[in-house]
Amino acid sequence: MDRRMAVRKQMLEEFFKSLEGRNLLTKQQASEIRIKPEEVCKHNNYKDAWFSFRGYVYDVTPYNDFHPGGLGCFAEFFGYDVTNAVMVHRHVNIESYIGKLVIGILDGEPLLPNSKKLQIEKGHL
Ligand code: HEM
Repeated sequence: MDRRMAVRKQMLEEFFKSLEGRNLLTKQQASEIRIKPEEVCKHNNYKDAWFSFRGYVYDVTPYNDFHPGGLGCFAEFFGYDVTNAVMVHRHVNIESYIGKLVIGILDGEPLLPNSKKLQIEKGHL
């Protein structure tokens, strides 16, 4: 394993460790909690960051400091849907990173940030 991979693996382990003791939901429990896209939008900052992804809602706040791509693009999606945006890293199984952070099911059409909408629709992200 090269150094870059080793650092990423370590970061992921630290992230999972940081979740220990937290009150997390299973996907099945989360499936019973419906959250409107407009509600997701309200959680759009570093200290309170939600994403929707493939019909589920995630509170990714604990993952913020562990995203290997940094906050840049990641933070632009706070409060919005990342289903298409995460195509930027096809080899990454997103669910295996943020799966534990699921908090509900998306009750409505996924929303995109205006700044990214056109790019994503055109497949440029
Ligand atoms: C939804 C949760 C997300 C997860 C779990 C996630 C996970 C990851 C992982 C594991 C990497 C490292 C890839 C590698 O090892 O090669 C990465 C890199 C990166 N991510 Fe994300 N990501 C997420 C969302 C996003 C979003 C919304 C964007 C913005 C479009 C983004 C942009 C990037 C960029 C620019 C990189 C650096 C390029 C790279 O190394 O592939 N990520 N992300």
